[in-house]
Amino acid sequence: MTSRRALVRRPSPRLADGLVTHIDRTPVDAALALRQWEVYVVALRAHGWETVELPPLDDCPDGVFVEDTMVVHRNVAVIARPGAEARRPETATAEEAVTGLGCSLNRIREPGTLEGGDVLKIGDTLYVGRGGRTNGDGVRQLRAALEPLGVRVVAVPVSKVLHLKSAVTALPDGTVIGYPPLVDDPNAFPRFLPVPEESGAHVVLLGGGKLLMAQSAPRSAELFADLGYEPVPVDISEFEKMEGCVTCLSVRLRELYA
Ligand SMILES: NC(=O)NCCC[C@H](N)C(=O)O
Repeated sequence: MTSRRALVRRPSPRLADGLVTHIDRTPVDAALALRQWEVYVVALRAHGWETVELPPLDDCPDGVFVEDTMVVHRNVAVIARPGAEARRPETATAEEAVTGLGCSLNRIREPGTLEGGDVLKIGDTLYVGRGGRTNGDGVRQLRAALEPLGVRVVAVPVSKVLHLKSAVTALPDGTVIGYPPLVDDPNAFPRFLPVPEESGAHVVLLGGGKLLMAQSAPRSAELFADLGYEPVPVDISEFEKMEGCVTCLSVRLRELYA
């Protein structure tokens, strides 16, 4: 029997000290961030996800962006080796958590780098963003770990945003969605639908056609509703200021055999 679990990590009080690369740094309200994170977690639970909280890492300002620590396919976890050195201390506790859930482990090793935010899973295809925090060795190691399990690993360019999933995610039918000015190559994907806002490109598939997405993308939400989906908006303004989005605040384990 498969379960739906989501790994999360509460934000550090030092969130404002996290990395920003493609946007200007603006003041972050850590107390508001904590409230927004709590609402995000409640939204996951309300839609049938069991949340598993990783130990807090107050000295890792970006630790809340837990998606970047791993890639999970069924019961196999590939522990990331973040391209950002400052984020490497986050992986040890993530590794312990997935081991505790019964996953077998692989690790991206030096000189490879890979962050989970660069990996978009559509069925048995993993699109991997190459160019920012993930290098060619990281892609090669991910391929070696997962292709024997029937996964196809397709590298795609990323140069305009932090991670592949900052540029594109996918609707439940596999259509890739993205805000065109930030997508390097829309033709890399079999079906591409442009959305009118940057944060409209980020959806978490909650199940049953429900899409968890940022409140800051109302026109994209309208577009998805018009396509028969049900947007579930959450305010994540404080995480957006740190270049985060709805996807990176959790690792969804959809096909874990419990
Ligand atoms: N997967 C993601 O989109 N992660 C966001 C990480 C943001 C963080 N400030 C970083 O630069 O690493």
